[in-house]
Amino acid sequence: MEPVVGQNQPVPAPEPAPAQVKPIVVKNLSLGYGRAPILKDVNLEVDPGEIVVVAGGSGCGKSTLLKGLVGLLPPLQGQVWLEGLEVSGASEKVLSQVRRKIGVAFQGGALFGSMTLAENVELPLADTARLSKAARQVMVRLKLAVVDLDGYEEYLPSEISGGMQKRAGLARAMALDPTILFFDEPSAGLDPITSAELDQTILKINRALGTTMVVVTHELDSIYTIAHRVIMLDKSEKGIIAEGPPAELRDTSSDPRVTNFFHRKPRN
Ligand SMILES: Nc1ncnc2c1ncn2[C@@H]1O[C@H](COP(=O)(O)OP(=O)(O)OP(=O)(O)O)[C@@H](O)[C@H]1O
Repeated sequence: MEPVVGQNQPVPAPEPAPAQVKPIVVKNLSLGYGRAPILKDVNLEVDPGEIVVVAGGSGCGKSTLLKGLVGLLPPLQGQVWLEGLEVSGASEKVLSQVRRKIGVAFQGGALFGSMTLAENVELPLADTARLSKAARQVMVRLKLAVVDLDGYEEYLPSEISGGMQKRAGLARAMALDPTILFFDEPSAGLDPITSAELDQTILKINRALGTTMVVVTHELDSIYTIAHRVIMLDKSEKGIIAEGPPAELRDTSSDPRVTNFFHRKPRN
């Protein structure tokens, strides 16, 4: 039976209206490897379907931020939510729930060399989804087709080019149909044309599936092609010094650290 609220008992406050859940919310996040933070007090919100590029000079903490966002590096302070689930300080159970919603494409593709592309892409499915082998094979073929690797299911990573390896890594990151994809320097080591092709694959996925994306890169061509918004980190500030669409930052920023980056000017 429902408890009766007596006259002298306080009436419970109404629940606040649920705020629209943003795919990524970061509040006052500090990250580091010892006690000294590499990044301090970072705040960030990413909209559904937005492509945010994390840029900045070498060593400013781009990869560190990515590790903090995906729960690989626990925060010194602050909080991270992905699709409404708090990652920071989360239990293994919550983390595995979160991991089913996100995909991470690491530098180098991180494929297992002794497995075919199909086996590589199937790995995350075998771990978490209770699907028949036939259903898994269909999903693997679809994911490889999205990144234009249909017909390469039985190839080993060593038998395909570096650009194809990156795309296979992307197919694996997409295995569980993530709503958020994280990329760490996707075009590192690729020639400009292959890098431009990978940018087009990233855009195709974003437009077709509405996937929210966070991409760490300092490649200007990629930034202009794929970024809806750039957040620029700076090593001495240990945080974000500017954010906005790339052309806007290039043309209107009054901060020389920002304009030098976009105009490829040396520091001195
Ligand atoms: N595992 C680690 N242990 C200790 N320090 C680390 C570790 N990883 C990175 N760092 C330090 O954290 C700082 C930021 O590194 P990070 O790799 O995040 O920078 P980045 O902006 O991604 O650089 P780059 O563009 O050169 O890849 C650097 O000073 C780096 O030496």
